[in-house]
Amino acid sequence: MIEVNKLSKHYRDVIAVDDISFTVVQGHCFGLLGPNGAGKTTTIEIMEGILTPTHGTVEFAGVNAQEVSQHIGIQFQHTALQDYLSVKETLNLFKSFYQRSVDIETLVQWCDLQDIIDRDNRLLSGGQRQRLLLALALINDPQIVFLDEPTTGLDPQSRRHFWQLIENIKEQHKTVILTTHYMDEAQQLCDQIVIMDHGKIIEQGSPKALLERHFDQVFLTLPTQGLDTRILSDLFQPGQWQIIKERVEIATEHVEDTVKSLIQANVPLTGLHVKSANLDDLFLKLTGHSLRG
Ligand SMILES: Nc1ncnc2c1ncn2[C@@H]1O[C@H](COP(=O)(O)OP(=O)(O)OP(=O)(O)O)[C@@H](O)[C@H]1O
Repeated sequence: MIEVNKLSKHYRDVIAVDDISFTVVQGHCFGLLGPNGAGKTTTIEIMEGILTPTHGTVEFAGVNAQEVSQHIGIQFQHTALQDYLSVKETLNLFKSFYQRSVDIETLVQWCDLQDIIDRDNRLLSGGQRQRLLLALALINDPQIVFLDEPTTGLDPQSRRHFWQLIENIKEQHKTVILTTHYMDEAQQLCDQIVIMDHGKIIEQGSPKALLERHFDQVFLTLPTQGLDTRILSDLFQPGQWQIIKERVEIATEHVEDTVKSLIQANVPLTGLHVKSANLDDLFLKLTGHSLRG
């Protein structure tokens, strides 16, 4: 559906995006991931036609360049909403800007706005505001919806609620392009991801394929409290274990053997968890630093 080819964006002495190429498949949820400053917003703004690239091209299959804006909807990180208007009045205002639009009732259903439809924009919580901004991005019934960090700053419950709405949008066979620095969000929603760091792509593929490609191991984790870490140094290779937030994490391909050696060394196993690698672990492995660090 969208072909991004050898894209770069240079500012005076900063290379924000550095020769990246990828394809977005129609109907997929595509995730652009990376830490602050990785180049995600610059890439997405070039795709949206807001910024001009220094080099490279973005092509939308079956759509000529002049008509692209009619086929896309954008939820920006920051959008000013008109004071003293209700949610319904805001939807009607934005609807009047377009020749083609979705029924307000349909938008209310997609974005779960029933409870707040008569509320003044100024009284919306963070999660409610994001739901309204999503509805505004969908108002022209676009084939492609761009969401730039839509859940940043939301509480966990509102984030999960928003994920459900993105699933609703996918059910309408729309293509969703999402930037996020929440790996769990990408893992939950995205069919395909591109991981960026310092303007370059460091990995791309489906979350499942990437994890299978990079990890044969699972992780055993234990509370550090009451644990003598010298025992771990004796039992395991230096890169095989690390301490993260008051828990020791041991990477292993052989869970039973590792548990046996911990028992033999009298390591207390209260609070032992076994977890599979996730996209956070992948990011750490690829870059040597944590995404949120
Ligand atoms: N107008 C500009 N002039 C100069 N440098 C810029 C400009 N816009 C972005 N940059 C720089 O380009 C790099 C990429 O920025 P970008 O906003 O695309 O990253 P990001 O991955 O979206 O980060 P965030 O998660 O913080 O939004 C950063 O180093 C940023 O400081």
